[in-house]
Amino acid sequence: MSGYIEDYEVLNVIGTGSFGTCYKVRKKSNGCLYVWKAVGYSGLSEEKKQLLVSEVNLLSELQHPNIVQYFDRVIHKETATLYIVMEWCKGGDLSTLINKCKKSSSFLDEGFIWRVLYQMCRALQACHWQLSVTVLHRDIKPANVFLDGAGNVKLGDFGLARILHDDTSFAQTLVGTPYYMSPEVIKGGKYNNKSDIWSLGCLVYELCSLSPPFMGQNIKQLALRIKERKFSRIPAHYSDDLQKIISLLLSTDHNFRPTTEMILQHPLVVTNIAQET
Ligand SMILES: CN(C)CCCNS(=O)(=O)c1cccc(Nc2nc(OCC3CCCCC3)c3[nH]cnc3n2)c1
Repeated sequence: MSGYIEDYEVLNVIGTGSFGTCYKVRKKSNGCLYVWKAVGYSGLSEEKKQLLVSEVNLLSELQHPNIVQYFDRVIHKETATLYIVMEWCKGGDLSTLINKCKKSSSFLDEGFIWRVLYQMCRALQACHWQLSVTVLHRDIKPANVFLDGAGNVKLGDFGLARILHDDTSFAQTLVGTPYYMSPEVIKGGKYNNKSDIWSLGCLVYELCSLSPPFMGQNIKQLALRIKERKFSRIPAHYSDDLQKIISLLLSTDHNFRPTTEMILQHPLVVTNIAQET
């Protein structure tokens, strides 16, 4: 389905994401709020343009309560811009939430963190196993995880960045600091579904500790810390169960890292989520 630029009223710019400028917009026909992510395609080769179209088509296949919903695309030929229309998540992103906790010297509730873990696993399960092709997210981080108005957790910003940037190797990730980079990718290995699981482990750790598990003064030191896999326990007020599940997600050998199904059925998750819901 392709809409028209006139169908939407642009309210304001909300920032620049991994692949373009983001706007808050309102659809005139229903008054609903959406996010418009503008992707300039003039500099793309025909092959990359085709890749972008197929990736956006794949996005439209991804319909899941824990994935930011893709609604429409608007191709504006005059400016060679593709506008990807997505669900507006009223609760904002986890990066903002973490920064608010830091500023107020407070911590996130353990129950909320278990819900994020569970719902992110459901989102990754849909990407990894329920689509016609396996979609790896490749950029799981607090700024790409959103909350809707009902407290549901939503994974956003799928691999479009991979198409729009020339290189997907470790070098490409220098766009932002690759805190969540997995050991296998640092060693030049293939990014795989278990690399998303490592990043999820880093995300859950950061929700507890308000900092990533591995940090460094430079990329080299960060890579060393990740390979060494030494990280301090999450703050003492969080349970041993939560510490154990994070440690499992951060298994150095990706073969020992659980799949999304294994996490969702893990006794530590089942007991702690049961208490939540
Ligand atoms: C950490 N900061 C960069 C971001 C702060 C966030 N503030 S904000 O942007 O005004 C704000 C406040 C409340 C709700 C929402 N909802 C929302 N935001 C998205 O993306 C944010 C955008 C991503 C790229 C970088 C710029 C910010 C969505 N994408 C799909 N659905 C979305 N819903 C946004």
